[in-house]
Amino acid sequence: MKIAPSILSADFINLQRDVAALEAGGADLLHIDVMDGHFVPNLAYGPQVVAALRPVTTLPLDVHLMVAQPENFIEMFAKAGADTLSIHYESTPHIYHALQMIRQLGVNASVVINPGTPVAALSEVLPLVQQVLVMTVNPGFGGQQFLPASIQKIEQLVQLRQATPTLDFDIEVDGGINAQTIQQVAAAGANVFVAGSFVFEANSPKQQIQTLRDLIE
Ligand SMILES: O=C(CO)[C@@H](O)[C@H](O)COP(=O)(O)O
Ligand SMILES: [Fe+2]
Repeated sequence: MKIAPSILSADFINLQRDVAALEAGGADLLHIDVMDGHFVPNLAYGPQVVAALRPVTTLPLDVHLMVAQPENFIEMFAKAGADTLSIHYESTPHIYHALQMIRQLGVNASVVINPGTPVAALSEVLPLVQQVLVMTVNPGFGGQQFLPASIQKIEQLVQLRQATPTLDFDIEVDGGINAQTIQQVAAAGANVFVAGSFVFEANSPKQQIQTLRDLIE
């Protein structure tokens, strides 16, 4: 069970302070949302931010690329220090090749599906990935409401993994994860939990992370 706070809800002017608070507060991963204004209607974080964060934290960097044609950016983010690169199934006609590129760079490969994409779409790429990220909101913004239809997708992924011994991936959820929703996704089989607004909405990220952890452990 890993809690991955998203710095999309951090105080951008005090990013290093907030990242230090997450690390001291027991975060397992640091989730970094990258948005290009094309694949999603918002802009956030370039590779320079990932490179700047790399030396100031020991947390693994879980980079979520919400960009069209991610193959153009994979090497850049790998070199910047990403430990995991998540790319959207919907973002390229060459998802298989893009995931191969990530693996060849020695980075954990993660494939993401939007709320409108079925798990069945991933059948050919599951053997390539260390993680599947199920979007539990439409990508682009923090602070949205959890979409309950995602629960069935997590269950389907668990079934597929159980039925195929060669498959070995974590199941991450992202969007609307808070004290009301985390137990449902954990019960369905998710084991990596991204949380942005919930972690930063109170004064103590540590307390918020602990609240989430207590609910799933
Ligand atoms: O990828 C995204 C949004 O597209 C996220 O990682 C958000 O940052 C999650 O924010 P909350 O829903 O937890 O506020
Ligand atoms: Fe994200």
